[in-house]
Amino acid sequence: MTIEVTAGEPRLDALCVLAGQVRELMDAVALTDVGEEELTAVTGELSALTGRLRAAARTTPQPFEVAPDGTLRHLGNAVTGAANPHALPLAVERAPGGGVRAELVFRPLHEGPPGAVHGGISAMILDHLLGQAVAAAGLAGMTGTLTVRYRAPVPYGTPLVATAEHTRSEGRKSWADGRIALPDGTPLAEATGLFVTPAGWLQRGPAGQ
Ligand SMILES: CCCCCCCC/C=C\CCCCCCCC(=O)SCCNC(=O)CCNC(=O)[C@H](O)C(C)(C)COP(=O)(O)OP(=O)(O)OC[C@H]1O[C@@H](n2cnc3c(N)ncnc32)[C@H](O)[C@@H]1OP(=O)(O)O
Repeated sequence: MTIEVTAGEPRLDALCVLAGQVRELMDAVALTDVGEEELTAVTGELSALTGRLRAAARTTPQPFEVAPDGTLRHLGNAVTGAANPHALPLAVERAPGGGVRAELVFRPLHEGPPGAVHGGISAMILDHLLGQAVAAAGLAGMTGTLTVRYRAPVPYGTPLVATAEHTRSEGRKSWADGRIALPDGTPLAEATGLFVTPAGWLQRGPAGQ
């Protein structure tokens, strides 16, 4: 694992704008009702665009980076990465009372049961948020276990709040709790997870230093 100081911000900005456009494309695909002929025509145009992007492709993981403002970011992350079309992207901040929080709105793209968010998508968000709560406590680690209790269907298209906090640590093991809730605090999905700091990180640090 490496942490790089970013260079070439204008290109990264352009990449993030492209990723945002692809998110809009994915939403449009999930909802489109145009006819077969138009679907085939659009598919042809997209195929050409895909070829242009593949003209130069990286073969290494997107690294952790120190952004110009000094914060740590991972633009390729599937949950928070602005350059990853798969990401919401989730903007995680420190919660006033401790832990971390993020405001989020799921989209039809995240559908599981008709009209609700797929349970695996909720688990992915909780996994990341719990991991970030542990990291915020200075104990970054890899997910060892994650248990989710689905209390009520998670709706898409409506503002929700996700929160998480580090609860305890024993050696290299740390636990965190979190939840996705309605703005009034009603929990919809709750999670508890164990995160293990790999021994190598303690010797070298997560940056491999
Ligand atoms: C990515 C973080 C980067 C951080 C950088 C800093 C910036 C932070 C910013 C932003 C935070 C981002 C937050 C991200 C959140 C999402 C994270 C994910 O989705 S991670 C992907 C899914 N998880 C895996 O792929 C793990 C795969 N497994 C492994 O790599 C290893 O198994 C690992 C590291 C979990 C443990 O390996 P060992 O060799 O270090 O551990 P051993 O020595 O075997 O065990 C240590 C203790 O932990 C227990 N343990 C280990 N694994 C366990 C498990 N799966 N379940 C329960 N206990 C486990 C053992 O029983 C032992 O406990 P005893 O000391 O004996 O009490």
